[in-house]
Amino acid sequence: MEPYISVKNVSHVYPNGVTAIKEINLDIYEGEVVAILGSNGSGKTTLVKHFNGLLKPTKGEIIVGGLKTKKERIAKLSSLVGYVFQNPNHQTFLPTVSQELAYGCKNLKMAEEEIEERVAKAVELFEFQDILDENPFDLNSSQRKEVAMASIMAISPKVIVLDEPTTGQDHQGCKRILDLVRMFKEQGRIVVLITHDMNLIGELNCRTVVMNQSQKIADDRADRVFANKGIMDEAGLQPPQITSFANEISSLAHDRTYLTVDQIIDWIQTKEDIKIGTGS
Ligand SMILES: Nc1ncnc2c1ncn2[C@@H]1O[C@H](COP(=O)(O)OP(=O)(O)OP(=O)(O)O)[C@@H](O)[C@H]1O
Repeated sequence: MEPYISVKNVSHVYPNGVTAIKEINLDIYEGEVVAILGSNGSGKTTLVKHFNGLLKPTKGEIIVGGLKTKKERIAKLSSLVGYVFQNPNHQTFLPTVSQELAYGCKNLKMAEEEIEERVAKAVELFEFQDILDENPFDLNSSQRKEVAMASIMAISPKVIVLDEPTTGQDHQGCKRILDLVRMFKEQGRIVVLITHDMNLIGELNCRTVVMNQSQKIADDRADRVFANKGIMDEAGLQPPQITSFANEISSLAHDRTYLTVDQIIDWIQTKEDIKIGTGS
């Protein structure tokens, strides 16, 4: 199978001379969820902004859906790669939620009927029925973020980039994001997550790319990355708390990495002398 996104030996140097990413190679296939991890300034955003042509490589090349990004217009690439920014204020600017939801589709010059259908689907998915006439800036930050996400999803891009999707979200919001990521994957799309939320990555146990000082230093499934102390220390990362906790329990099987509370509960249930949910 051909990769949908192919990053070939890509470096990016900003006009001020900062080399933000250095000789990155990365192939991403349909149906993959890829988390990009790394400390602040390691180059995650710079890398991902190349996928929809917001940035062009200084060296190397990127191919998305068979198109060389260097030669394509951002408008064309935006129909393939939707980018949901970390801060919804950078993405929402119209006076009502319904206008906001239709904006991306209108920009891509879709037919009115098609736009209506797509917006209706987004409204249903995000349960926006009661807020369609509200100004996005009157909503709470969690809802505003969902509006930004829904307007990108209405475009129905093959790739969706979510930059820190769970930041500022309440528990329900985080759960909804997890469900949306899974739904996107099932639809054969690609989800690229830039996140510091280790619990989210643990729940997904997805492919995880680790950036450090402009370079890619790991590319493996999350449980294997979290178990690699050398990589985690080098990148200044901590696994989910539940993984650290599991690592401290010597009687747990140590041939695997525990990523979620449910996995620990499953283990506890195999122990006859420990009871769960009895309060004793
Ligand atoms: N527009 C810009 N002009 C100059 N340098 C930049 C620009 N944007 C980012 N950089 C620099 O490029 C490097 C990588 O930044 P980038 O934002 O890609 O990292 P990041 O891993 O996404 O960080 P964060 O987690 O803080 O968002 C940093 O040294 C940053 O200061």
